Amino acid sequence: MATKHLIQLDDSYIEYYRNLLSNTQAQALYRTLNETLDWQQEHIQIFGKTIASPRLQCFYGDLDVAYRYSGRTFIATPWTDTLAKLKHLISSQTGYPFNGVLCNLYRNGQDAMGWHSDNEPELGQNPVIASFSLGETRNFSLRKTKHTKQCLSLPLEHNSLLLMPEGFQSLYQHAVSRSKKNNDARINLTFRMFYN
Ligand SMILES: O=C(O)CCC(=O)C(=O)O
Ligand SMILES: [Fe+2]
Repeated sequence: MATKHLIQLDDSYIEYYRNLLSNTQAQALYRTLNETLDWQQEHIQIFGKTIASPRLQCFYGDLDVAYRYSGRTFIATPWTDTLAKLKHLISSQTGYPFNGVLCNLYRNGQDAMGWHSDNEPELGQNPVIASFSLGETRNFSLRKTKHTKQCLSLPLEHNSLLLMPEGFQSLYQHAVSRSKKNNDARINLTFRMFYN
């Protein structure tokens, strides 16, 4: 059974659920997602240069769901059975609907995600994002928007779910920084609602 923890922040909060699935289910799911999702190496433009994104990615969702970021448009691949089931579970656990999921594979401790808010227009005024993690534990860092000082670092464990509520994206930025440890791979799935 999942255990829910409320993490209070200055002017928002996050919900953190541990053990969303049984150990056996989580192990099997990690293997299935690792082996069957269509992991891609994307490239991003930074200061006019094209560089390989420091992780693998793919995007699944309802028909016609599209996501524009880093100057590119990604069209959702139809849900796999496994992802559709997980989406239903996460919707019933959190009480929110989702129509797409952005999947990230951090191959090792060198893979990362820089500071950002998930505030693209197609996510609507007040996005609610549910972020499910499998595999290696990595630290999820938080800071207030327009500040440089980190205010929280939360280890996101295997088989955990983090919910970023309404209002959170405009007040806070988040990141998964590089780790000095020789980390194993980690899969993170961010379930979102798109208004295309
Ligand atoms: O990997 C994570 O925990 C965060 C992923 C994330 O922030 C994103 O996909 O926007
Ligand atoms: Fe994010």
